[in-house]
Amino acid sequence: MADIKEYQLFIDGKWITSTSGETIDVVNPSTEEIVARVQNGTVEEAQMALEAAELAQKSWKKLPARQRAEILYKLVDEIKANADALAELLVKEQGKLLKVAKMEVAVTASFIEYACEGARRIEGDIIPSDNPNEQIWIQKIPRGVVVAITAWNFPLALAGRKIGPALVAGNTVVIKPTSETPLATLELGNLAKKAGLPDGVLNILTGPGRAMGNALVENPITKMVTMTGSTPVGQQIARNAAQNLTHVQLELGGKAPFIVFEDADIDAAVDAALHSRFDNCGQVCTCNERMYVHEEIYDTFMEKFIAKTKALKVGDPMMEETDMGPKVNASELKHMEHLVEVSLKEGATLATGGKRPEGSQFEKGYWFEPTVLTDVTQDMTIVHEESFGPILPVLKFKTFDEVVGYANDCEYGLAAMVFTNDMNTIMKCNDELEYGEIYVNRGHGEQHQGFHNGYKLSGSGGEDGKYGFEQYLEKKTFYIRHKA
Ligand SMILES: NC(=O)C1=CN([C@@H]2O[C@H](COP(=O)(O)OP(=O)(O)OC[C@H]3O[C@@H](n4cnc5c(N)ncnc54)[C@H](OP(=O)(O)O)[C@@H]3O)[C@@H](O)[C@H]2O)C=CC1
Ligand SMILES: O=C(O)[C@@H](O)[C@@H]1OC[C@H](O)[C@H]1O
Repeated sequence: MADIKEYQLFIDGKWITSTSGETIDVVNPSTEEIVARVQNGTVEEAQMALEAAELAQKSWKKLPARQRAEILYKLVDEIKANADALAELLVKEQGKLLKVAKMEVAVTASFIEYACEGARRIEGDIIPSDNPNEQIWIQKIPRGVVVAITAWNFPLALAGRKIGPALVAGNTVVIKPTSETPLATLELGNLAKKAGLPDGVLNILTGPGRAMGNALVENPITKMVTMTGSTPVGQQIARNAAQNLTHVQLELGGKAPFIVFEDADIDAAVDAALHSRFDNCGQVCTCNERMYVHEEIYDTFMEKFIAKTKALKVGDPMMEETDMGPKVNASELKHMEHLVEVSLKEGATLATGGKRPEGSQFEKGYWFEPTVLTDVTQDMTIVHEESFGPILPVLKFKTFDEVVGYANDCEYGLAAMVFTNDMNTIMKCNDELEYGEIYVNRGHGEQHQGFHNGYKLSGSGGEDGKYGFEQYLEKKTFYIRHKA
């Protein structure tokens, strides 16, 4: 077997092997083969990285923001120049389709480009005082050292989404990618060096979140934690950060409702519902997690939707014709099997899918068929528990108030999707749906200039756009009196 690459920790511009002497295997979800190994970093190495970031930030923050952006534009160039290699690494570590991995690399670059465009828009205020001969200045300043913690579904894009604004704002970063999919993020270390990022400005650590993550979050050097992941872990991070009152920004779980009203464009709604559930094997935070179809169009809609679901090609994510790859790991696959089992016990009907696909090519790997459940009722587990995978429960509804009640009957509040051509219905959905992000007559998919903001247990603070950029800035107020 070819030598398995062992990645190191990236601290203060240098690659170092952890003193733990332990490594973590990164497994290919399509084949269960080991792709590479990464360091199981120690608490001491977390301290080293934070101290390097703290020292580097003293000079990094003094650079004009435009100069910081010019260095990050060079990082963007390096990402684009290495797009194919990064995309293939994402396929190997996460199992996403090559075409989706290429999109992820492009999105990573554009997240950072968008942040760079904000370099000349870090604006404060000058406010007249009630006192004579006095002005009030409110200045926007960087927070200091930012710890970024990312999930496994779009690991590189989530890294770019955080590194971009954090560094343009004048902070420095210690990023800990998930142990499931750390490789493409680790490659950013080499690219940052080539781009001329000063040592210590970006540091990349690996190790299990409960140890390495905790150490980073609880350290007083850390002035902000930005995390994307599950709600239980986000809650733990918030608790751990509370001891230093560290600013926390959380992008967490979701259970997006997809509502198809009786006047919807059925074909458009079918296509959007399909992609918003099964893209990236259903592993997108804004995915269509539960679908409500008006009873008048239910039969017509479901005939088309089931046919298209059955036609989805599951298989090798490297192949252009593949529509869906595997789940990311064995425990996620078990979660799919468990959710189907519970749903059937609770009275749902399996309209299609529900198990590992048949065929020798699926004997290894974490494969699961695109699955649709019907005869679902609002009280069932599958309507409330996030699947974050290719399982879609479908319910009928009669009235607007009924479906909005169903949609809001949820502990999450990240995204919702609505199909209708009636402006009155659209405006009422905007008023009454308790979600931070609502897509009307299209499937999911944020834009950088928007605001990716979860209500309830879907997060706090939000990211992207000008409001997300603001998260990485602190404010300082001056009261300046001058002689009359
Ligand atoms: N709102 C959004 O934009 C998104 C939300 N998600 C959500 O993420 C989940 C799937 O991602 P997944 O990676 O499994 O999420 P997890 O919450 O399991 O892990 C997220 C990150 O947190 C780290 N971590 C775990 N425990 C701690 C801790 N105590 N302190 C600090 N860090 C810790 C993990 O490290 P390690 O894995 O190494 O232990 C990982 O890097 C889903 O619920 C999905 O909804 C996913 C993408 C986007
Ligand atoms: O995190 C997610 O699942 C989404 O926000 C996803 O991440 C990066 C892409 O731009 C988004 O679709």
